[in-house]
Amino acid sequence: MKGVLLVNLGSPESPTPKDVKPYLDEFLMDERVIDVPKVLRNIIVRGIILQSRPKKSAKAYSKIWWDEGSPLIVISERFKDKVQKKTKMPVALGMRYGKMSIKKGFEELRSKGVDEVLLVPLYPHYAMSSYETVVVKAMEDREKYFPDMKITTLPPFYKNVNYLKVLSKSIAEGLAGFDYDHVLFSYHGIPERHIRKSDPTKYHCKIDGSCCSINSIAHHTCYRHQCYFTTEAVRNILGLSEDQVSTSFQSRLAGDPWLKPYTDYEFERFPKMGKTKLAVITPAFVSDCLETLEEIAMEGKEEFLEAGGKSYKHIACLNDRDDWVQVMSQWIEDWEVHNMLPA
Ligand SMILES: C=CC1=C(C)c2cc3[nH]c(cc4nc(cc5[nH]c(cc1n2)c(C)c5CCC(=O)O)C(CCC(=O)O)=C4C)c(C)c3C=C
Ligand SMILES: [Fe+2]
Ligand SMILES: [Fe+2]
Repeated sequence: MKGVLLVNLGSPESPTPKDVKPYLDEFLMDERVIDVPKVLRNIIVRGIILQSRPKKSAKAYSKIWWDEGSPLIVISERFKDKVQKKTKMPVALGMRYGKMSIKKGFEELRSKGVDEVLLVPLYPHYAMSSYETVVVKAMEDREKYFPDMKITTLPPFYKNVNYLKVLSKSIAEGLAGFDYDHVLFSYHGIPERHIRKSDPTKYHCKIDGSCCSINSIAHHTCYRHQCYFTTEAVRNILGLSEDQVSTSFQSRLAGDPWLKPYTDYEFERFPKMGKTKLAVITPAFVSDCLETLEEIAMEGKEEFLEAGGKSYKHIACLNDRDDWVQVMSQWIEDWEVHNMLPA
C-alpha cells in the first residue's frame, strides 16, 4: 500500500536550555549543516556554540512558544491532519531533528501496511542543510530499518505553478489593507560555500549573482537561484515593479560568509533610502517557526522601526491554509494514481 511521509525540520521539546541543547546538538552536528571534518565540528559545536547558544535560543523560543507546543510542530501537525482528510492513504509526519523522528514516521506508516512511501521534505528550495539532509536521513533509515520500503521523493517545488499561485495569493491577502512602499522576500541564509559544494558542474555557481539567471543544470541544486526565482515569479504574479521588491537572507551564524544581502542590514538600509513602510515575507519556510515569528515578526520589526521605518508587517507562511493543503493533496493524488511528481 502507498503512504505519505511529510518531513519538517523539528523543534526542541520545550523552550528551556535543557531541551534546546540536545536539539541544537543533533542539528548542528549534522555534517550537512556544519560541514567541516567531525573533529573540528565537535570543537565548533560542542566546544564553542553549545556553551552559550542554548540559553539564548531558549529565550527566543519562549517568546513564540504556544500552549500546544512549538509553532513549527503544531502547524505541521495541523497541515498533516488536513492533508490526511483529503486522501485514503496513510499520511505521517516526521522531523529531521528532535523526538518526532523520520524513523517514527516510517514506523507509523509500516504499522498501517505501507510499503511504498512518497517522501515530502517540506521545503520549497534545495539546500544541503534542509532538503538534502532530509532525503539522506530517510534513505539511511530505510536501509537500516525498512529495507523493503520503496521511496519516491517529492522534488523542491519552488517553481511549481500551483505552489506559486497559492503563495502569491497568501501574500496578496497579507498586503491588502497594509500601506507598503516595499516588499522584502527574506529567505533563510546558508554559507556561500554550500552553494559551491552543491554545484554538480563545480564551475557554474559564482555566488555574486552573475550565474543565477543563466540557464544551467546547476540550478537543480542552487538554493540562491531557486530563492531569486521564487521572488521573481511572485513579483510577476502580483504585478509588482522591480524596485518594489527585494530578496535577502536571514538567520546567519557567525564565521563564514553567508548569502547576501543580509536581512538585518536591509532593515537598517531601507529607511535611509526612503522605504519606510515594509512588508516582509519568508518563503523558505512553509510553516511559521522561530525564524519567522521571533527573528522577523518581533526582532526585525524592532530593528526596522529603530532605524527610522514607520510601519512594518510580517506576512504569515502558508501554514495550514486550505488552498495550500489542496495543492499538496493534488500532488499526492497525482503520485498515487499516475506515479506523477509535480513539475
Ligand atoms: C530553509 C530552511 C532552512 C535552511 C536552509 C537552514 C539552514 C541552516 N540553519 C542553521 C542554524 C539554525 N537554524 C535554526 C532554526 C531553524 N532553521 C530552519 C530552517 C532552515 N535552516 C527552521 C525552520 C528553523 C526553526 C526551527 C523551529 O523550531 O522553529 C537554529 C535554531 C535556533 C537558533 O538557535 O537560532 C539554528 C542554530 C544553519 C547553521 C544552517 C545552514 C548551514
Ligand atoms: Fe536554520
Ligand atoms: Fe547561480
